[in-house]
Amino acid sequence: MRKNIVAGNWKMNKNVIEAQQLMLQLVNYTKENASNCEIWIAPPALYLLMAKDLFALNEVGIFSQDMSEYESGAYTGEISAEMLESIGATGSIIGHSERRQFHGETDSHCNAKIKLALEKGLTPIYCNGETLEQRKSGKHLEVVKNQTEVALFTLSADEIKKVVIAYEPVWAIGTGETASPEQAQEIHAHIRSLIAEKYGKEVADEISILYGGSVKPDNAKEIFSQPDIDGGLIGGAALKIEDFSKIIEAFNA
Ligand SMILES: O=C[C@H](O)COP(=O)(O)O
Repeated sequence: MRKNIVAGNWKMNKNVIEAQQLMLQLVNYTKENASNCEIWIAPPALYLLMAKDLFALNEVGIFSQDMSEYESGAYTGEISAEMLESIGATGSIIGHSERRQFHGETDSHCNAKIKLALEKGLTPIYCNGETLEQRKSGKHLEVVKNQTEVALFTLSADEIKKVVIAYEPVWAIGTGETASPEQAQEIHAHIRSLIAEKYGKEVADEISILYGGSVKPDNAKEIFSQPDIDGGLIGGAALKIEDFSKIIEAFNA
C-alpha cells in the first residue's frame, strides 16, 4: 500500500555507543511525537539486533543496507534474506548506488535480491538513479527506465506492490546538491508511468517512491510535496536526531 515514508540510511557510520545513543534518541522521539509517515532506519548490519531490541515497542522499521543474492552457504561476509527474516527485520535496501559503484552490483543482482527478499516477507527498498554524466547527456529517463525494467519487471503485480522504490540521482548523494523538486518529480512520475504501462495504474498508484540525495530539514517539505514523491531515503541528515526528526516533521501539516 502506498504510504509516506522517511527512511534513514546510516551507511558505514557510528560506533556501537554512538549507534545506541542515536537509536535511543529516536525511541524517545517516536514515543513523544506522533508522525504522519512511517519511520524506517537502516543501521550497519552489526547493529540490527540491537535496533530490534531497542525499538521493540516502537513502530520503526528496521532495515539492512544490503542483503545477499544467494540463499545460504559459502558466501563469506554476506547476510541472507532468511537471516534478516529470523531477527524480525522489516526489509533491506537493495541496489544503493554505493553498492553499484564500489561492489559492482547490477540490476540483475538487484532482481535476484528483490525476489529473495519478497519470498521471505521482507520489504525491498530498491534504489536507482542516473550519474551526472548520464544526466548531462540527457539519458536520465532512459537509464532509469532500463534499471526499473531489469530489476523489477520480472515480478508479478502482487510482488511489485510490495516493493518501495528510492530514486537517488548519484550526483545528488552526499554532495549537498539536491535534484530540484521538479527534476525529482519528473523521474518519479516517469517511474510510476512505466509501472502503470506494465502492470496497470492501480498497481502503480500503490507503490511508494522515495527520493534520496541531500534531503535536509530545509528542503524536505518542498520535495515531499510533489505528487509522486512519497518520502525520502536520507543519508547524512539521518545521523543527527535534530535533522532526522525535522525531516519526519515535513509530513506534518
Ligand atoms: O541512502 C541515502 C542516500 O544515498 C542519500 O544520502 P545523502 O542524504 O547523504 O545525500
